[in-house]
Amino acid sequence: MIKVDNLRKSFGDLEVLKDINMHIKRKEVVCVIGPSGSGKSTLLRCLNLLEKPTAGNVYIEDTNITDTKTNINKLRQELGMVFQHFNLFPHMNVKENITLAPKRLKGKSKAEVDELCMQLLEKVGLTDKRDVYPQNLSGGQKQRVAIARALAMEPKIMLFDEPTSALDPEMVGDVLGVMRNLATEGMTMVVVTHEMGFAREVGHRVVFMEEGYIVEKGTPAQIFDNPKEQRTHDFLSQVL
Ligand SMILES: Nc1ncnc2c1ncn2[C@@H]1O[C@H](COP(=O)(O)OP(=O)(O)OP(=O)(O)O)[C@@H](O)[C@H]1O
Repeated sequence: MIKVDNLRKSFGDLEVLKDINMHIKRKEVVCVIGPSGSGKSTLLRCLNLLEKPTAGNVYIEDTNITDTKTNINKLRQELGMVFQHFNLFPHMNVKENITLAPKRLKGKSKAEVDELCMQLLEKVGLTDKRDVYPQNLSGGQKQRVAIARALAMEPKIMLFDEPTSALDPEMVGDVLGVMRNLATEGMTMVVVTHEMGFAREVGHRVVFMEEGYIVEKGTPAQIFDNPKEQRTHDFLSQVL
């Protein structure tokens, strides 16, 4: 479903991604872990062209998205993205935040959009917040709205960039719970995360990155219980 071939990304002289190769299958949940600055977010951002790779190719299904002819709007519709800092529109209520893009992009009727909005709010456990503005939501609620907004596009793949890092600890579980449900429903997901419990329990595969390289990838059991590389072992002993 996603194939990353010899991907490189530099910012000026700083080479942030160095020869990344990955293959993500449909319905797979891949968790990307690693120290701060190792290139995890940049990798994720290259998957939907928020960053343009310096070299290499990224295929989504059979389309090489690094091709200059890629329709970026269509690509972003297929790849829902959830950021660390929610990025909700402050002047729009929850419903407006969620329904803005599908209305614009898909031309659904108002009734269909309303129905979709309520279904999505149910999925993220926020049916009572439909008319509330972001400033009156907790961080965890904002993040769940952000997930609903991404799902409104009916994406084939969801990309999560440290979705719980900015949250108070008591909010983390609700957001991870929504993500866990999505995984159970068979959503293909790439999750950059510092939540090792989530990576171990929900991830089908775990990718450990350091200094722009994929050091090791494998099942959660392989990575967490029996890492092959000393660097993976050292990282995990620090964070666990
Ligand atoms: N737009 C940019 N311009 C210049 N340097 C950048 C840019 N984006 C990222 N970098 C640099 O690329 C490196 C990797 O950053 P990235 O955010 O991908 O790491 P990360 O593993 O996601 O880190 P964290 O866990 O702290 O979010 C860092 O050194 C960062 O400063």
